[in-house]
Amino acid sequence: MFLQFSFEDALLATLIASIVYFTLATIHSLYFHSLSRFPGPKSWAISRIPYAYTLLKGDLTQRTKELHEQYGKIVRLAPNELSFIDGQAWQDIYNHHQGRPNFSKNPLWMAPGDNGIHSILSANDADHARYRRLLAHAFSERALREQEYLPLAYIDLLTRKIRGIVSASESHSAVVDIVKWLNFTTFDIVGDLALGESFHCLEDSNYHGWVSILFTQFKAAALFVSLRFFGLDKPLRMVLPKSLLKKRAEHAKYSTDRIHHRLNQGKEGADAQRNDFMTYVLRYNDEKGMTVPEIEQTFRVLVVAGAETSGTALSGILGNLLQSPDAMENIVKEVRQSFRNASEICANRVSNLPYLNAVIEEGLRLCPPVALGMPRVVPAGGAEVSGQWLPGGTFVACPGYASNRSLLNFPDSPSTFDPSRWLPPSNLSKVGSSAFNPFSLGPRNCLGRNLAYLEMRLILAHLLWHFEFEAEDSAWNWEDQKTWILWEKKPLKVKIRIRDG
Ligand code: HEM
Repeated sequence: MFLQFSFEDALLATLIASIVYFTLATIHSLYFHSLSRFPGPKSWAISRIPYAYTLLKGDLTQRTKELHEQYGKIVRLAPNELSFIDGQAWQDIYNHHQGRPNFSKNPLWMAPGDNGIHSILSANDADHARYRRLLAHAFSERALREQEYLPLAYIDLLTRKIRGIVSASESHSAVVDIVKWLNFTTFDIVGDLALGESFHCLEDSNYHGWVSILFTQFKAAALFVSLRFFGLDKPLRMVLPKSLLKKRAEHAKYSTDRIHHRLNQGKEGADAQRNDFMTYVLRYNDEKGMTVPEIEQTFRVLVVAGAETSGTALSGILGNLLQSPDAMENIVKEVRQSFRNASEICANRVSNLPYLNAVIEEGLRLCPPVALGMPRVVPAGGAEVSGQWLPGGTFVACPGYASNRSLLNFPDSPSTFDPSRWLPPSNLSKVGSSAFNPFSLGPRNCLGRNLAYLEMRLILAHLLWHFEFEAEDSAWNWEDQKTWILWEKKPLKVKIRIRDG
């Protein structure tokens, strides 16, 4: 005799099985999972959904900070993910470990390009070491000295353009969105260094098409990462409108074409005097170096990693200066007393201005361009992070924004813009400095750190030497912005006058 099941019976059985499964999974996640001892919201501990939804909304940076304020230095952000904000965790997760494997990049975040090739950001450790050895030549002290003329030329163009706008106004002052102009400058500089030609944003007083759709790409990347947690990214790709995929391919093609154009010009480039990134890569590349597709993928990333980040840092620094009259007065005084002419402002000399450098550190602290935790995976066999033993495969990260604004690291008004905390006699405490890593640390730290400092110092010094700035929008607030991988910056309206004398 066969038992007869109706459709309703099957549905009921499936429902009951699902409820039992989710109840058991929830109990396991909350009480028996290897991460169940760590604090965090229960809804986040039992499911990846709250994390993915917050990432999609662009709120993960702020939410992670709030969760650390509520739960302390370690927070469980998902069933298999922990977030840390103490200096020891930064060391444990990102630095080299003698005789032990490094924490690898999280593959859910680090997909290869559409051609299947990885850039320096996403390559595995062995490939990464090969890429990095070659690229290091393009970021050495010597290369930086030889390249300084390029940022200086664009900074000169920036000041001439702003001077032109101000001079054209009858009131001898003009209101501009300075975020745009800072971004124009950093994209033109890095475009020229990486692709052999600038984006001409400054010249055109407008974003180049390639740059203007970049943020759509970050949002798309956040969407893909959120779906990848549930294995749904591939189905989405299949149903994406063809027009979107075409736009994406065109975007990649523009940079690929530029890179090939530059490669064809050889070491010296178009003018035999050029010292851009490709000069060094072509000078030192050999069979242990990088292939052309690897160069394509990595040079595209260089533009994004180099330009968007520096533009963000400068926007955050200037925005905070505009709201801190004392700090603005101090930095303007230092810059103007140090240089009689703008032509004297060079990399060597700006690196020795203590207040300027303190302002930059403080800006990077409050507005770190890489604000989310850089996702890593605990190596097989497990490892200790911040004194806690974690099983292999656990997802971990240290979010810069939450670390830099935590009372645990900066007990003295962590959300206040106060450059003096970096200067004697206060100087930063050991706790604060070990948790402050805007360029990350270890083998995969920022390769462009010195170039970034050079650009930030030179751009700020030149702007403050030439112009007087006044906030137009007193409601400007960095915290109101969202992040989709990187910050989506709001306009920052400033009134600019040419300085007297
Ligand atoms: C204020 C500006 C900048 C900040 C805050 C910054 C921050 C960072 C951080 C945190 C990382 C590590 C990412 C990770 O582990 O996933 C990184 C990597 C990187 N950055 Fe920067 N960056 C800045 C500017 C630049 C510039 C100007 C360049 C070059 C044009 C650059 C090139 C790179 C490269 C190539 C990597 C990958 C390094 C590797 O994996 O070996 N960055 N950056």
